[in-house]
Amino acid sequence: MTLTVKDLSGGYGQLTVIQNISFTIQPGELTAFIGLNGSGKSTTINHLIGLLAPKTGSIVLNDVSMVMDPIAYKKQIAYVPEQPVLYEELNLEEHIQFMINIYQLDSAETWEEAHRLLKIFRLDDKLNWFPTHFSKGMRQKVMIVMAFITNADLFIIDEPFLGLDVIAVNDLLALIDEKKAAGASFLITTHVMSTLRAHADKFIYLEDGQIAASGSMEEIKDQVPALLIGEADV
Ligand SMILES: Nc1ncnc2c1ncn2[C@@H]1O[C@H](COP(=O)(O)OP(=O)(O)OP(=O)(O)O)[C@@H](O)[C@H]1O
Repeated sequence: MTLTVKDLSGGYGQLTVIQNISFTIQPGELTAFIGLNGSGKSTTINHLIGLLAPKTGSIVLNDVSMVMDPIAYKKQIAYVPEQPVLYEELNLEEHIQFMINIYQLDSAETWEEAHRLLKIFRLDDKLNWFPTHFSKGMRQKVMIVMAFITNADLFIIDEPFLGLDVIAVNDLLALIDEKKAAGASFLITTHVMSTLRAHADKFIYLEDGQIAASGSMEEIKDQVPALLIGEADV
């Protein structure tokens, strides 16, 4: 899969927040999306997942865009937002089934994978639990499992590490590496670069809605504040 973002400008209503954003993500590549609060990371993601329409420019994933075929485009993407979004009236089992339905996944195969992932995150005995009983970290893990059972080509994860215990962070990194090896791509935003750094192939540094630096760590490290790339401890 290849994601190609070309000259993307966008924002909310009349307000333009991001400008002239261009980048590509190749199959099996993990791109870390970094920048200070308010630099435009979530706004860019909102465009990538089709929540906002570009003011100018284009977003194409595997030769498909939102404009050409919104359903086909969205089925290629799994998104884990920073704040878990769960349905209070559905239990854990029904959340998994919901994903199987909307992504039109093979039920037996996907349930097998769901059980494996739920076990990793110690949720396998909680299939009849409702979101109200979950802790913040558990909610985050449910969102991760729901994304990782899909066969999406591109995984977009907003700040995955906050709220997860250290074992869960390690397990998530292992799952990311597994998906990467199978050819999936990742765009991950984080303020905890020390955790992600070793797993990232490429970095995009946003400043005031524009890409101020992009490339390998070697290529960007002189252009990005040291604290942002885990070069120095806070
Ligand atoms: N719904 C919205 N309506 C109007 N402006 C918004 C909205 N959401 C964000 N913004 C503005 O867009 C700019 C970029 O915000 P964005 O959330 O994309 O930043 P971010 O890089 O994701 O920040 P953070 O690291 O804090 O998550 C900010 O100036 C913000 O005030």
